[in-house]
Amino acid sequence: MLIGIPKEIKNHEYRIGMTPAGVRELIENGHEVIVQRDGGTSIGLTNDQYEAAGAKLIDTPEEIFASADMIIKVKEPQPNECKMLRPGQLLFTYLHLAPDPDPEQTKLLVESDCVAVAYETVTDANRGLPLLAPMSEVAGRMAIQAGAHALEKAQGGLGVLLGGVPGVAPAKVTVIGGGVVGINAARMAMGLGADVTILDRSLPRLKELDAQYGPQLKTLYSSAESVEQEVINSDLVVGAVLIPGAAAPKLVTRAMLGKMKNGSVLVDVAIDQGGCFETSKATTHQEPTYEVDGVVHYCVANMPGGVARTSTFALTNATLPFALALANKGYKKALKDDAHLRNGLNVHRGTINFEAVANDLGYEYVPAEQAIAE
Ligand SMILES: NC(=O)C1=CN([C@@H]2O[C@H](COP(=O)(O)OP(=O)(O)OC[C@H]3O[C@@H](n4cnc5c(N)ncnc54)[C@H](O)[C@@H]3O)[C@@H](O)[C@H]2O)C=CC1
Ligand SMILES: CC(=O)C(=O)O
Ligand SMILES: [Mg+2]
Repeated sequence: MLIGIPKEIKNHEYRIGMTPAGVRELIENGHEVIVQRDGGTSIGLTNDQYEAAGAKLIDTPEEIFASADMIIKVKEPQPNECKMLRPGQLLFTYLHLAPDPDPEQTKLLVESDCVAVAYETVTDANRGLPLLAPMSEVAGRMAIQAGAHALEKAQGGLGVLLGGVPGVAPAKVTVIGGGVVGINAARMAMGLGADVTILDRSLPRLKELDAQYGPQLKTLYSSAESVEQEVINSDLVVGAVLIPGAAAPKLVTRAMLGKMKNGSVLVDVAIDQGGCFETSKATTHQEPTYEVDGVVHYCVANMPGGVARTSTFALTNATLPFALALANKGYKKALKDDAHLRNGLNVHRGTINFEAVANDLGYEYVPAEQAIAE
């Protein structure tokens, strides 16, 4: 199969769909890979590295879309990328057609007659989302790095070092939500020596975290009362809740901010689902923080983009086995053999195969099994 990897064109997107090591695996499995020249240069993945891995460098996205059997990307195709997709061409990338509907992209994908498998709806045996998890791991870990920076005096923070020093107590860090983001944040905070509490409303999850991390990690059942008590006594609060398919609940209210120390910090990772603090509004890497009632807010909606090199490696590690299955078997057999990969099928030859997208945007829903049956 001829596999094409174009340079990402979304504003400030520096990741690329595959590392040189991933490209080499595809080639060792008998495929040809074409990569857009300078697609990874800005994150230190050089043209020479791609060529050494066996890829052929191509100057324009037009040439890649015109010839590849499968396109591997990172972000949802932008309108002029959608227009380059060809009938039957396989697209493997984040699409995000639900839960926040994207009628324009959906229409263009349907019109293109392509076959689009979305990273974010591929599932695993533990009811997880294995191609979303690496970005949650990145964001969770980064939340502590960002929070620690924001706590510095020059950034508007209280001037607190997370780990303290001998003779000075560590900072108090509260993480609301104990899923992938939450535990990665908690691990980083514990690693820096902070005093860490994690809240979740799933008792099985709290039991799991308690068993894994022991007394160094305090666990608390999440309620309005426990959230308020923890938040008002914290130096750093990380919002990491998710209710699948719904907007994040506003767990930290504006009234609570007045009871927090001036210069304490809120990092709302859940901002991409609307945020779990009442006072959150999305920010960018260029201007990541703002202040409300003396409390510093960090609400960057695309945190993994800030560490695009690490994120590219993490994404390739997760997508490569699925990309290999699609390329080695052809998409129909790969999707028939693996129900979890099949859950990734969103658009097939003009039909919508993800129920929430069909319902949200008024398309007929054609289940994936039916779409790939013949
Ligand atoms: N800003 C960014 O760049 C990024 C944001 N995210 C977002 O981070 C959020 C968390 O993602 P994951 O950790 O992967 O989800 P997850 O599903 O692994 O974990 C969410 C956790 O929240 C818990 N939860 C739900 N309601 C709660 C409540 N009222 N109180 C306490 N806990 C509650 C759930 O029980 C679950 O354990 C999502 O909104 C996700 O979209 C993820 C990656 C990057
Ligand atoms: C999850 C996603 O859309 C991203 O990492 O960009
Ligand atoms: Mg205050």
